[in-house]
Amino acid sequence: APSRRAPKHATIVNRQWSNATYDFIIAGAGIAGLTLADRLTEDPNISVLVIEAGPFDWGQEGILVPGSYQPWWFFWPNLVTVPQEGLNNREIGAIAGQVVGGGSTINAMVYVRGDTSDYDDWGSLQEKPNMSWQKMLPYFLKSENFTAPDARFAAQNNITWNPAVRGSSGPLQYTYPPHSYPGGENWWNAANAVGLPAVEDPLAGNKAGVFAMPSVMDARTMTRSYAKINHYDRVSQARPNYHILPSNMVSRVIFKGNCKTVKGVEYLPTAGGDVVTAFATKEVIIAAGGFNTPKILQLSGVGPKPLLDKFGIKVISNLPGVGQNLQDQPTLTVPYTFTANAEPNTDSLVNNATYAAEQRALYETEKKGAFTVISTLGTNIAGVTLKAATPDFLDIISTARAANPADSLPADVDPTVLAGYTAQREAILSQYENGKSSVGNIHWGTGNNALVYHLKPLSRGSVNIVSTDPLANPAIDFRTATDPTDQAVYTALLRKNRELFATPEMQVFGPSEASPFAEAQTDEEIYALLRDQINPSNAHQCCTAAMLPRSLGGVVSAEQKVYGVGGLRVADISFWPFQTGGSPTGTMYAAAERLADMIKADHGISRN
Ligand SMILES: Cc1cc2nc3c(=O)[nH]c(=O)nc-3n(C[C@H](O)[C@H](O)[C@H](O)COP(=O)(O)OP(=O)(O)OC[C@H]3O[C@@H](n4cnc5c(N)ncnc54)[C@H](O)[C@@H]3O)c2cc1C
Repeated sequence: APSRRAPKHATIVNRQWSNATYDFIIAGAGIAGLTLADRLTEDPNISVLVIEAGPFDWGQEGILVPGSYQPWWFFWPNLVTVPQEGLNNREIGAIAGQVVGGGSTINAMVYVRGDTSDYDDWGSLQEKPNMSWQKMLPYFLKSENFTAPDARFAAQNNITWNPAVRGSSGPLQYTYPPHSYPGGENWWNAANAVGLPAVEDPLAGNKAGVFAMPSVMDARTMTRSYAKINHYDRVSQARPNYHILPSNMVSRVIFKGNCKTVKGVEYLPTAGGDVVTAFATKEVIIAAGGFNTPKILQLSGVGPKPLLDKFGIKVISNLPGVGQNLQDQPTLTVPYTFTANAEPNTDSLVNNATYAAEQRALYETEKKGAFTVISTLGTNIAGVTLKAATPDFLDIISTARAANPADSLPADVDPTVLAGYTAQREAILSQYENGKSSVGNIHWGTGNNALVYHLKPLSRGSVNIVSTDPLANPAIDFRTATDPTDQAVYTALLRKNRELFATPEMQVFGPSEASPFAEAQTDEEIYALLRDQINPSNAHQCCTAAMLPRSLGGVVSAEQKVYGVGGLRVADISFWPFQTGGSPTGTMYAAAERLADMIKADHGISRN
């Protein structure tokens, strides 16, 4: 392991911040938190304090070098679900980043936007629709800087893109790893053979089909590009108005007397210690991720009244939706054995020391080779619509439409939360029907596992506090696969993966699904397998403080202002109404850029 040397920023002492006053205080230095802090402090007259539960990373190889990926350095400790009723009551570890940069510091660097239908549908659910693909696109472009791969390499590896949807001057760097494994070409051709055509550009608002995965790394160094570098290191030397306090947890938001306007926050060292206060003259912005944002709100008296009453927390704003509507993109790892797999493949870095040493040398000298690829994945992936997954897709949809949405939620669900679920469920079922929106991804890195992801489940869970201790983790209940539609969709996706592996292109490798997958053939056997094997999370937990009208169980308005209080917004992935067909990173950077403009407009702060 790399040696632990003190990060240069760790000079901040907790006491110095006690009773300090800032214009804005941001809880959580993840993608949203740091993007906002950067944009707000562009005005030298605006002061921002970001309080972050985790430390600064110290540039360790497992964070920076894709092929040496070691995300566990900064996993949030002891996150585990309650027994999952749809998954044989398994209690399953959940993952979130606890580090400056949040998920961006440890994520798998996959960079794929959602579909046009996602942002359009988010907008159509609002009272004042101000969200759509067209409204997001300028912010995608503002947030990012795409470096094109070598033209010959791109042509050889089916890498295509549309420059009109690729940003060229933003802080987030991304490119394509200059490496491919031989088996990847067979898999690509097999995908084409089973009706998954090549996608011209997966970032253009429709990613159904097969494509090479863009990766958030700096093409100059082939190292991770993440929020700490893009939105703090890049500007911090010149910004005395931009402060980060690491290794401290916001415990709650505090309000002025009875007027329900934000006054500031209380916080304490993550390792435990005294609670102190910092004051915000303009706004407090919660950006603590899908598990911790609802926890902070609930501890602050913003949440479902019955839950707050249970813990004797004074109700500031009774919002039944806080902590409800939890969603993720469940994953299924399908193990294979091969009689003649192509080599090298994604397992070779681990299994073949000579190859690993060669590739390491190639990375050091030319910034090429297997170390430019995140070690847990390959380079190609396919987005799958429900129509592409199964000819029975209309039956699945009509069965889901015939069901009572209330049956998918706990019996004591608040009526507004149920109304919101009913509305978003119909939007998602329309996406299942349209033949364009991806409901799943399938991926084969070229090693001993394929991955099948469900991107748009109908099951909904919750995140609720279990005590008033600010250091205690909340109860995480994904309720994965409690809606029977999800089992049917997952079964179709697994069968699509099987169809792909049954093509002559893949059969040359002699693949066989390993036990217990091989034995599961009938619908009932596959359902039983899924209950035993699904991982409820891809660390994409979202939607627990949803941007929806209050009558639909919403927590924040279309401007991401928390209902019923003044001066409080939610910036992180918790604000999403439902999952996109992409991976979250791109949407989070762009959404935070968009929110920064809204906040600046509200406060008359100058805009770049
Ligand atoms: C291991 C892993 C792999 C992933 N792979 C991918 C991928 O390949 N592609 C992709 O697009 N997405 C991926 N994701 C998901 C993506 O990184 C997240 O969805 C994204 O970072 C969410 O951004 P955010 O701003 O909402 O919150 P985050 O980036 O999660 O930031 C929240 C921050 O708030 C801090 N915090 C929490 N509570 C408190 C508190 N009380 N006080 C102060 N600070 C607090 C946390 O420590 C964290 O730093 C992955 C995530 C993980 C963890």
